[in-house]
Amino acid sequence: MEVYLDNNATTIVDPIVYEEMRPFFCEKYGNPNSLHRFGAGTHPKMMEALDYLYSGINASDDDDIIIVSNATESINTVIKGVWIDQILNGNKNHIITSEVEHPAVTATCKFLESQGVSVTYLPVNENGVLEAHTVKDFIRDDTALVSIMWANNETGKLFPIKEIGEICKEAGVLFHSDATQAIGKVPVDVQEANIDFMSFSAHKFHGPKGVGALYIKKGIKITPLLHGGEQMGGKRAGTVDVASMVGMGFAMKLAVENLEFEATEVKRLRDKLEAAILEIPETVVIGGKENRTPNTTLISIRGVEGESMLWDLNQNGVGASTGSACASEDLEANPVMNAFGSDSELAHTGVRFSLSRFNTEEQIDYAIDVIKKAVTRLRNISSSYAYAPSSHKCGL
Ligand SMILES: Cc1ncc(COP(=O)(O)O)c(CN[C@@H](CS)C(=O)O)c1O
Repeated sequence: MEVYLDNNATTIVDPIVYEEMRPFFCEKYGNPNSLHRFGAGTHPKMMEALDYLYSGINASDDDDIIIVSNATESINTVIKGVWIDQILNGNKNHIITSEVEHPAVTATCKFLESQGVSVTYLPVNENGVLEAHTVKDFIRDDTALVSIMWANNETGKLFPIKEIGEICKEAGVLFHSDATQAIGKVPVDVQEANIDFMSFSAHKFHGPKGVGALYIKKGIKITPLLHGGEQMGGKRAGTVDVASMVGMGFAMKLAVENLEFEATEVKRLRDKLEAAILEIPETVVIGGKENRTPNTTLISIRGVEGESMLWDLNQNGVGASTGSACASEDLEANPVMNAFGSDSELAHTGVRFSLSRFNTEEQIDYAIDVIKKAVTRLRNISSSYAYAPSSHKCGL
């Protein structure tokens, strides 16, 4: 049996989405910017896709949603656009983000630091969540942007976006949220959250890889990352991937329709998997169980290297990860777990399981059996692990 439990890395394209995309490869293949019928033939479904995207995040008609290649491009567009407009050509020189953002945010901020920008990386609490008041404590007169993720990709922890939005609005500071791991898992309402910019990727909610979006609140201008065409009103040059845009729109429609299923059935299967793993001695959910996306659990299994666990699971058909896929190559301690203050040994033992609406009870039952056998096998061959009941307190 094969069980895919790495949906925070990427998801299967919903077959319904795939069918919506198919006509735009060999039938309606015109360039949407062409004036002839071949180009105009793409417009109805593109407009429908935009409608689904706008309603999916409760954007108002006067807001902008720019189609980009992925969340990484969306995030770079915001951070570098604000840098150009507010810092290079303005009187600001400070950006606030958090220690547990995705590298698309932290690496871009590190680049800006190399260009002389001051960046504050806010710490998270023992549960891996940023407390809204810390944003207020660090906003300065020269703060150009606050960028905080809606949900963490490794722990699933949800951040106080509404409160942070209110703080930024009151301070007159632009607020960006990376909602890549929130769309399709929890309700996302940009108007309620007082958000100025928001980023997401379609392949996180059963849409195609290689397409994402940047939400820009009405009235906000930002220098584009890409120049050289009038697509997206000049806000993102380059011919639009029509099939992917249509796919992302329809995936958003289905994601919103399935939020209740995520909150009930997907959560039930996640909780079942998690509870079974926690029956194993010296295991702990990193960040705790509260206030999370319904599909994610990051579990530390003392005495079992994360990479060894992944190899063993993979040999038995189960796909998971030790944290974000983009960091899976390096054997460094998990930065998110480090941010929690976990000890270095623990920071190498995290395994992330992230489910989707396509997982079944039978798959979870099989995965539980495989995981328990893998832990026993790996602990038995471990030179450093010896179960001592007195050390059962598996704190961070
Ligand atoms: C919060 C967050 N923000 C941005 C990205 C980047 O998405 P792209 O479509 O690759 O551009 C991701 C993708 N995180 C995957 C791959 S690293 C994970 O395994 O956690 C993310 O989780």
